[in-house]
Amino acid sequence: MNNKQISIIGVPMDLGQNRRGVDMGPSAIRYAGVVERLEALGYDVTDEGDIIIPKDLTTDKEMTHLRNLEEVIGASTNLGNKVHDVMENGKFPLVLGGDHSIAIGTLSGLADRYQNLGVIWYDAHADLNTADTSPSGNIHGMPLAVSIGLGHEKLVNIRDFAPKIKPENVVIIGARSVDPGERELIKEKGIKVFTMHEIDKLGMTTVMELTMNYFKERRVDGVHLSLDLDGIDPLYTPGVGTPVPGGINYRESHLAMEMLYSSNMITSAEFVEVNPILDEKNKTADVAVALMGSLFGEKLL
Ligand SMILES: NC(=[NH2+])NCCC[C@H](N)C(=O)O
Ligand SMILES: [Mn+2]
Ligand SMILES: [Mn+2]
Repeated sequence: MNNKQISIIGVPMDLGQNRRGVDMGPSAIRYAGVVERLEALGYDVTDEGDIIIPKDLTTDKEMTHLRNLEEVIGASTNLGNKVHDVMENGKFPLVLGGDHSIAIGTLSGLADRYQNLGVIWYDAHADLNTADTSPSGNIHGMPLAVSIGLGHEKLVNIRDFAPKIKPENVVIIGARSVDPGERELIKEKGIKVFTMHEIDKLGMTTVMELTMNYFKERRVDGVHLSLDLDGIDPLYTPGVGTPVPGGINYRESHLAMEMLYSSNMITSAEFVEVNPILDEKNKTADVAVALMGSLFGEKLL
């Protein structure tokens, strides 16, 4: 990692889905020792505290299929502004979730700085739904669609511009639960996806090499890692709201992070969907922090 200064931003958000507790994710990750872990690797770490999640006090709510739309818009705007400020100060933004709807805010801030940003979406899901295709109305199933400019116009235009990223700069890794509308969108937009099938068949080493070569060919000017803890098999990360069996295993995930560290490509990261209420003795937050260790250069020997 070229940047030795890291700013941690907590986002206590649980309104992008319907299982409470994921708002405590940032606390659980801090409790698992994120600051100490990164400091031990020689980084200068600033904990910026938590983003404010506004309460929607409007009485005549817009009738949409999108759960807690106004709160998600407010929080995303606050987070986008914060990510922008952290980058202005020359620091590496490390965002702690919170449900995956927060990626809307993170990417809105990153887009100020990167015109051709690459995005790794490490996830069991594609998060490419819109209000029309969503089976749940949960905005945490929509952030990738929103960021490429598809979905409710208020979400798409957070911080007053759109789109935030290009669909051809996205690589999804670990997908194994994709809705019909998402499948169509992946085909239509030509989004690169390494499902569990490719990971099984090629192995994680090849998948990561192909991912990094893809970004080189695309001449990206930065790479954001958006890591949903449900990308990993629920055996290792049970504390997530939408677990899907048959996921990426613990060592494969470390290998992926170690390869990203060696590539020197990653310019920002977020770790999302840690829900301590659904967890076993903070296991999921512990895995998140261990993976951050590898992402930032921890070695076994
Ligand atoms: N970030 C996540 N965990 N997303 C889960 C999404 C699940 C499902 N595809 C939905 O739209 O509701
Ligand atoms: Mn997911
Ligand atoms: Mn997700």
